[in-house]
Amino acid sequence: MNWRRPAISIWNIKIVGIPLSGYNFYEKLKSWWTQSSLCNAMGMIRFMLPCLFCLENCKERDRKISEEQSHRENNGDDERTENLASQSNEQSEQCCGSNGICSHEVLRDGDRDSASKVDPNKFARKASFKLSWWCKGDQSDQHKHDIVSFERGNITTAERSSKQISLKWESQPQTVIILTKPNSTSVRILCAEMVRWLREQKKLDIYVEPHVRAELLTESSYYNFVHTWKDETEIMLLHTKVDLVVTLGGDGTVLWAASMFKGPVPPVVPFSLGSLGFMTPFHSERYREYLDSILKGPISITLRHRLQCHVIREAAKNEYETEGPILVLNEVTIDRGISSYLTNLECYCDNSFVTCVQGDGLILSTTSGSTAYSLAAGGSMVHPQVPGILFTPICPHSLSFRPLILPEHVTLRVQVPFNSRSHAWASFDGKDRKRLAAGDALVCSMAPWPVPTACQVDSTSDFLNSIHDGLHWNLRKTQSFDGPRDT
Ligand SMILES: NC(=O)c1ccc[n+]([C@@H]2O[C@H](COP(=O)([O-])OP(=O)(O)OC[C@H]3O[C@@H](n4cnc5c(N)ncnc54)[C@H](O)[C@@H]3O)[C@@H](O)[C@H]2O)c1
Ligand SMILES: Nc1ncnc2c1ncn2[C@@H]1O[C@H](COP(=O)(O)OP(=O)(O)OP(=O)(O)O)[C@@H](O)[C@H]1O
Repeated sequence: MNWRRPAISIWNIKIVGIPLSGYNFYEKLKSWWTQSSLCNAMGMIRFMLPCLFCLENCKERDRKISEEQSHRENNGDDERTENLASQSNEQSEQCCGSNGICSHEVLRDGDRDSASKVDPNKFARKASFKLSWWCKGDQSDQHKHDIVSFERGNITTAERSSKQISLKWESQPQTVIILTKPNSTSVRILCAEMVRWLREQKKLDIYVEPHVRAELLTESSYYNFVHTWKDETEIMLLHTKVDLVVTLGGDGTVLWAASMFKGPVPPVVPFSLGSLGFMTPFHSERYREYLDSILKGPISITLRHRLQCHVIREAAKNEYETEGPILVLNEVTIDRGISSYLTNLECYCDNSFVTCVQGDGLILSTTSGSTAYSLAAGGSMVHPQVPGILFTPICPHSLSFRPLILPEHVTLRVQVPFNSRSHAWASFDGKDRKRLAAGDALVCSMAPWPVPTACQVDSTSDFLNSIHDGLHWNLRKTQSFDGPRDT
């Protein structure tokens, strides 16, 4: 007789009702597989993954059959069980195919020779690429979707493995835009050198800002091939032409680059030419080596979420009508500006009242911005790949106003009440100050267009390196061995 796990509610996750024999076999195989040194061998991956996924499927089938059996024990319904078993075998074959891989559960992009399927005419101007999840220690692209399913009341989530997003070019990148920190001699020299190298060695089309093109041309008429744009309309179309954005400067230049793209953003390669650099992991001295490997791909990518902000004027009749959304990569700050009074900001999260900010102001930050102003105001540092919104007060005049981190899907509304003593001021990534009068509000939610930045190593290593190098985070001399000890 098969022993079953108890179906108590707290345990009712994923494994209820699976006959122990089948379950144990599956678990043993899985644990042998995880511990096996062969786990990394590609041949074994090809062999084992289909087996594991097939076993997942068989486990579900077993569960259905055993549920049906217990039902039959109660009802004496033999025929239906047989039908179910044969149905389930058929389904399994349809669903898993001959190799046992369930197409609705598994991302199979990695197996395809996608480059061969690309129509070269279709991608004449803009290089196509694909993003896929990259699990730690496993270079194959074959992974389960990140899903939560509610099958028959049992809750399951996808495996919790460390995932790195990887970008693979499906056709060769052809156009690069180089954005530079202004008024810097070292940046100007590097820019001219890089433009020449990208043109001569990589045969790329290059865009720069109008004033940079003018600077290059005063140096030499050689740079005549460099493209630029004339007006806002052309800037709005840049994302359709540009394969890669290179920034030469500090974090401010990355913010500047992000602000140029009001919609989708091409992958950004940030070279460090500033004093700090939390988002600029590439050393400019080795630009040839880095760009060479980035143009070949694959690239590890951090998808940095942005916030979209709308200022809603009390005077405007319809919401969102007067001012378009402003996208921020770091944060939107609502503060007291030049006023010497405390702010009085009413905050709502999806229409629920959160709190009233009485102090110097409030920062609504992305996780990328968590190491910037929000950090200075006492907020946590958060890995940039975490999709949350930080709610950080600035000098609150209360003892218990701790910073919050809210989920990515919420909409926040910060309202200046009619009885406020003064105006408030909103600024976006430290720029574009806008006055908020009594009755005005700022509405903020996660934008659908993240900023993909190339990693030097991977998202986590780059983040940890940036807080170690930039902030000397938790740097302390190690205590000597020579001293008191537990006996
Ligand atoms: N008290 C503060 O810490 C404070 C005050 C105002 C603005 N700021 C930050 O400055 C940002 C604007 O940067 P800027 O370069 O245009 O102005 P800036 O030239 O005044 O530089 C501000 C500093 O913030 C750093 N910085 C920017 N983004 C960062 C990030 N994501 N993580 C860690 N550090 C970061 C920059 O490297 C720079 O050293 C704003 O978005 C805001 O976050 C911080
Ligand atoms: N292409 C650009 N056009 C106009 N302003 C820019 C451009 N690139 C950067 N900036 C602005 O110049 C300022 C300084 O840039 P950035 O932070 O990159 O250099 P930095 O101050 O030397 O770096 P760090 O802050 O690390 O010392 C920022 O406020 C940024 O918004």
